[in-house]
Amino acid sequence: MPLENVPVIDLSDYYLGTPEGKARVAAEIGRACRDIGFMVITGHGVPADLVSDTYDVSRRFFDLPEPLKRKVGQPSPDQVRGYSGLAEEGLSYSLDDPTPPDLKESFSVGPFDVPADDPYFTEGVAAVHFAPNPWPDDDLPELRPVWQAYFTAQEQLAADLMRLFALALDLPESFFDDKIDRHISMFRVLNYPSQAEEPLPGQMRAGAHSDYGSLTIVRQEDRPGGLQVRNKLGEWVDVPFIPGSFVVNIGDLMMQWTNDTWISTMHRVVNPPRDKAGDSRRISLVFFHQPNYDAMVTCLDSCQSPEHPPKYAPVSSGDHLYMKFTKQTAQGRDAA
Ligand SMILES: O=C(O)CCC(=O)C(=O)O
Ligand SMILES: [Fe+2]
Repeated sequence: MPLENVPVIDLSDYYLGTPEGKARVAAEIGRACRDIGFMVITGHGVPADLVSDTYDVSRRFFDLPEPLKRKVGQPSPDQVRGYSGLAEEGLSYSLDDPTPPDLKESFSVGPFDVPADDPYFTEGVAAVHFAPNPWPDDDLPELRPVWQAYFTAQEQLAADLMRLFALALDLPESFFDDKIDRHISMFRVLNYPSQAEEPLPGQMRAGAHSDYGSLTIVRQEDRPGGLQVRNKLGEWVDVPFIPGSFVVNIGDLMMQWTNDTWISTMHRVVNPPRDKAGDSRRISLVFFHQPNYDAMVTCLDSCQSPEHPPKYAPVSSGDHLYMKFTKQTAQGRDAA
């Protein structure tokens, strides 16, 4: 019987470091990735203070007057950086049946402190993946150091999860290490405001979509109108809220890497019920992990056999991401 709900997995045994402990956690993760593509993790070691500081400073950012937020607006459509305003994008645009734009605003940053004298980070296709970040240093100087510390903690957690993924896939624990050591991940904070007015038909906080990359780590708040996942039976199920936990899901790249053995699951953020909508603001902290732009996504040995040959041609992480974004933008233009 596949899991129909999102399981809660305690990582503590992995961090104990014994082979048995690691294998136990890896087995649970493997099952979650095969069955539902989502899990809630506890025992992850990310300090609670760092999370609450990130929430505090993020809330203050979204409370700034609109013109100040626009000062750090998205620099160009091909760079996912900076501030994007309410209902300016729709996650369901990447599907064939897009809905009206999402009732959220966001602020996104990519890798920082990138070496300026190393062509790997600056030349050719690298330039877009390592685009500079606009920071609100004039109006909210506290944000940058806190966000950078959060990004660094998430990068470490993602690396640990990739090690667990390797074990779950019968690969050496370090298999992914050199494929993610110059990753092109993105940290994005989402502000879903209270909804004084009723949304348009079909409009949501975040329309149904799957994520693009290797894995996503979400810190969510326990507020009306939250995250739902579509299970293998086609039912939308709520992701449980466990204080202090993170929600982790795999993205399309990981699904492709595993020859569709693991699933990148559709999810969405629903609107609050009308009687609670007036006080339903929700902020989530989302870390989209994406391997090095030149890491090749080639069907893993443990995910193929003569009966199950590779379904996809090898593709680099950077090209895979680029193709996902162009689809999203093109659909968005058609829908607008
Ligand atoms: O806000 C959330 O809980 C999840 C958002 C999400 O799925 C996304 O931005 O990809
Ligand atoms: Fe998502």
